Amino acid sequence: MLKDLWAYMRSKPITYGLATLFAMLSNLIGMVPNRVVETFVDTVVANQLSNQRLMTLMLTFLLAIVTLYLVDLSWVILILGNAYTYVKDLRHHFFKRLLGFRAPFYERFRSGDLITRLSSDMDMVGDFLGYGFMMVVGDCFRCVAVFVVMLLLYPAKLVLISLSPFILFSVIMYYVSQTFDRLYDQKRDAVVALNQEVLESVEGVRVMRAFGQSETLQTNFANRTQDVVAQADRLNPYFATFGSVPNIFGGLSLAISLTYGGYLLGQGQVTLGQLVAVQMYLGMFHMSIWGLSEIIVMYRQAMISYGKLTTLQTEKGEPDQEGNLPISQIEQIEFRDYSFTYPGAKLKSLDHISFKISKGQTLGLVGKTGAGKSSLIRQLLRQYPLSHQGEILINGQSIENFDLSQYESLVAYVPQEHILFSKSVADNIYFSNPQADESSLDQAIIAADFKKDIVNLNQGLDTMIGEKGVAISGGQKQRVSLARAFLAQGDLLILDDSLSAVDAKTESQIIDNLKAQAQDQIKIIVSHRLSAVEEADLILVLDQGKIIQQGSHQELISQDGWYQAQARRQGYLKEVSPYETR
Ligand SMILES: Nc1ncnc2c1ncn2[C@@H]1O[C@H](COP(=O)(O)OP(=O)(O)OP(=O)(O)O)[C@@H](O)[C@H]1O
Repeated sequence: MLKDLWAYMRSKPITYGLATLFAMLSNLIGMVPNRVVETFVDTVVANQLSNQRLMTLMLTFLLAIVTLYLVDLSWVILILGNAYTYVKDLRHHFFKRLLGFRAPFYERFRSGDLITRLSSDMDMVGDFLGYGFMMVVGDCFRCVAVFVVMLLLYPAKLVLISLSPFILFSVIMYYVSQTFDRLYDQKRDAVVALNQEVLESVEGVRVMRAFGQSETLQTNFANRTQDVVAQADRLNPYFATFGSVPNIFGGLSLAISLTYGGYLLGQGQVTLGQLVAVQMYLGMFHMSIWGLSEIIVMYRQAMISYGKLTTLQTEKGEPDQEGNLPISQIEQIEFRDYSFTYPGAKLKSLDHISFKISKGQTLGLVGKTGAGKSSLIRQLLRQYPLSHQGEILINGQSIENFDLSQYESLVAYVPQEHILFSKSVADNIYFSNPQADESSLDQAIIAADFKKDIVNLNQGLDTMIGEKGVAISGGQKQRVSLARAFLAQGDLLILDDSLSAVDAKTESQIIDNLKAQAQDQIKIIVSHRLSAVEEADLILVLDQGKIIQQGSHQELISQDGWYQAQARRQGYLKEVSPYETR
């Protein structure tokens, strides 16, 4: 962390150079009042205090503290302002990385963990850069400056003996901070678990209520908060140690200096003014040590937080080989003997899949639940690393050769679970194509058969839909997601079981609209209802990752097999197939 922060500070030489200069200046000016008091005391003891002398001393004192205030204000504003900018840049950087990560990453990192990393962990690093820099530069310089000035102005033996308790203090702090790291890490984990609990509870609150599990929810939450308290309780003595131990050693140092200084005063080796001034310098030294012990705490916390951010930095997010071949349209998709196994899984989810589909055609994907339909889609969406067992070709070239973001911009996708944002209905639809005009928006809404619903929304298209679209029905959410995909006008439209929440009439209306509107598109429709794929040019029936049947609706319906059995269940056929009885 220190190396990275140092590199950052070096990239802003003027800011940090000026701040360091001002910090040094501040510490030097901060010693002027001590010198004034020393002179004052010695002048009083020598009975030489005239009004003019008193006025000069007081004016010097006042000037010193006003200048000190102005200098401190300048460098503190400079440093803190810069720390906020640093955290802002860090957030942008990691947010961009998060957007680049694929599904396996999100399966490993929980949302609560990521929120903690992007919020409190980053703040902690920013605090260290801001307050930490202030303390390190200010307190370190003050320690050294006070030590040197004391050695120059006062008897070395008095200075060294007075400061000796701080050596023991450093040793104790070193050992205490070792345990602190471990406990702080545990407390952070407890906070992550609490964040996760809150997220899941808010998302699942309706399900929990429906199952009468509100109390369980409360108990879980209470347990998580109790964990945080327990971890904090274990950590508090260490915080207290960092805060109070410097006071003990500071007090010890003062006591030693008074005792030994009193002895030297009796011997005539120091003046009373010098003895008073030494106490004031020791006070400054003590303040610096106290500040430095605070900075140790902050440093330890920032180190742990930075470690968490570094993990995100070293995580491999992008698909294995990001190609750079430009792509402006998708004309053909081909799976050539392609197999895929999820990372860590034993069984193949796609097993020797081969098919080809071209511009203007529709592919239907059907099959039992867990057959591999969504897995096939996820491969096309590049959500998982390619297996390299077989090939996926786009326009005759391996999919991994293409520039990913260009390829993605040609794909319009409606996932199984509709994700809507806390924005208006219109904004949710415009999301896929913010430049689209109103007439395109209208067409997309008509195609998704959502027009008739708008009148029922209290503010029409401007109706805000809460997190995950709580204010509208499941079928409406699905059609908002569809309209969003239609507005994207991509070359490839993928509907992953996206018509499940609409009735049969609406479904057939949407399918007709689709056919009429985007004739050049390649469409892939995953569905449990055969009516959604009935008019597809090619239908694949999947089972355990394999294609067990393929053809058009008419071909499949006349073949003995899963499709025919489904057709009968869904009212297409009357007679019983032998497949159904197996
Ligand atoms: N992220 C994952 N990690 C490991 N295995 C997975 C993952 N996602 C799916 N699978 C497995 O891959 C197989 C195919 O799942 P997939 O989601 O593709 O089925 P599906 O045909 O879309 O099912 P459904 O119709 O229920 O949506 C299943 O055995 C499933 O358990």
